Amino acid sequence: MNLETFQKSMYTLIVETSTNLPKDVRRAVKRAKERENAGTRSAMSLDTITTNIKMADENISPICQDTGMPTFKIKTPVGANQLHIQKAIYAAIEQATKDSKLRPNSVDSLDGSNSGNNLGPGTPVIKFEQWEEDYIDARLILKGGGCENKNIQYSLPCELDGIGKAGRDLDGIRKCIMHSVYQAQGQGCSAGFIGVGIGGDRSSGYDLAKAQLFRGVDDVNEHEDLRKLEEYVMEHANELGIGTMGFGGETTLLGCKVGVMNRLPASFFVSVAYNCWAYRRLGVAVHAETGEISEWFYQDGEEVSFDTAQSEEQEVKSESRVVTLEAPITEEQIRELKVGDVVQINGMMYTGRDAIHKHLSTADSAPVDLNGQVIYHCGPVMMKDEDGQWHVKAAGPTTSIREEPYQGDIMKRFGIRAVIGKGGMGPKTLQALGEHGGVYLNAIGGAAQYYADCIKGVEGVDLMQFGIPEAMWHLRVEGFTAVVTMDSHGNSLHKEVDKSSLEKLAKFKEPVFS
Ligand SMILES: O=C(O)C[C@H](O)C(=O)O
Ligand code: SF4
Repeated sequence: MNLETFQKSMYTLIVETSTNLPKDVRRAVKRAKERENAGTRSAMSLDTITTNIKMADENISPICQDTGMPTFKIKTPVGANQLHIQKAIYAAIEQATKDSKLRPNSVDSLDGSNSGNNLGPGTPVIKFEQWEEDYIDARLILKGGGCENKNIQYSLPCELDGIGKAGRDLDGIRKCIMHSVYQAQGQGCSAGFIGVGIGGDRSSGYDLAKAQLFRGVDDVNEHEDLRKLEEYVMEHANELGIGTMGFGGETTLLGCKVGVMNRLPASFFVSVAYNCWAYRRLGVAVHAETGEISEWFYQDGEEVSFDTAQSEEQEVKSESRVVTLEAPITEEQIRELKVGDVVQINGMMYTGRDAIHKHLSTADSAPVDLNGQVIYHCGPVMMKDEDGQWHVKAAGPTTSIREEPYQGDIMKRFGIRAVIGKGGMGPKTLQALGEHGGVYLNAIGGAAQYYADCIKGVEGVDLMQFGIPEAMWHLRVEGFTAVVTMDSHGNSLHKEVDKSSLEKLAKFKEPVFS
């Protein structure tokens, strides 16, 4: 095979997957948009999401800043050299990372160092299979870390919050799937897609679940029971009312695909792989001799364009109060904010995610004076130009709940007034917001191009030893928009949506498939 051409084909596959959402996914997002009432928080979020999808396409830049775990599924004709194929994929991954199409995302689990090129033990994942065809089938999924954290594996029988006992039968499986959607809330950037694996052992069960994510969104299960199960979940999961980003709303789930395999007599696993709306997976057929792409998968049907006229109309109809803030922010300004307000930030904000929070929790001082400042839970994709100036290529929020053990203390100790992230935070942070006078702002997860566009300059960076996603970037922004979802008066939209969706989950307790 012509390896140089094959490497180029893999590079194209990687760049397209990272920047161009497949048509089947676009159609699902479009359907969700049509269901949502104009002016609601969910409708406005979907608007941001579709604007972001378009921007990523036009800028040829990552849809979401989180490259996730690049996972390839490759089928090769008998006799193809898989070692050569692997080497070409590694080189293509390295090049795409250099070109800022992927964020350096491979981190040493013990010392926290970032390999910088997306290569390292276990990264990327490449799964080979042989087949009798004469061409190569190469598929790629970039599944982000936030939604990966919302995967869940059930061992039946079990007792589930809200929905009760799940036994070792189809109805027990149904309950697990409904529960999996509930437990993800908005943290995996809902509305999401789920792949479900029934049976296997703990690892093959998850593999089967993830394999379902390679099915087309519109495909129909050939297995009669599983088809009914998929249809049931698609019909009812949206009744949980979790909505886009967990803001409440009509659409919580965009796709559900279920696979089954045998199990051991003692084990009965139901494994669920949750994928965010930024469902980046594509595939190509590659000629085994020339290495050229001959066909793209998941791209059938007409172009799916998103109507921008509608977004302006929705903005007008929105009843949210819009407040503009510029740091340093006073306690008084923060105490005026209530859940539901829309905040537009101008001026400076500082990124801080896992490594920074751990660092600040024991540090005597912060690299910059954070009094009255805004912290953004974000690990951006960055590019340095020839003059040594940094540019933001993608910069959406990361899941905030991971900072729950640290956030409240850090806000109080350093005088931080606002944190921006996604998915909300827990009771400890809510209490600290009340005591100190702080606010939690929810940005739209995955909208990495939309937010990168609000960033007008990179004024500095600290703690680069933590790697690009984990460093503290000093960002100057204009019109950075987020919604107050936790305020200093004890209100949390996340707490409310969790409570109401748990109540709704209880409605699905009665047997359906018995
Ligand atoms: O790592 C990130 O930037 C985001 C992550 O995928 C998340 O959803 O929290
Ligand atoms: S930030 Fe959201 S959209 Fe991006 S990878 Fe994480 S879960 Fe997916």
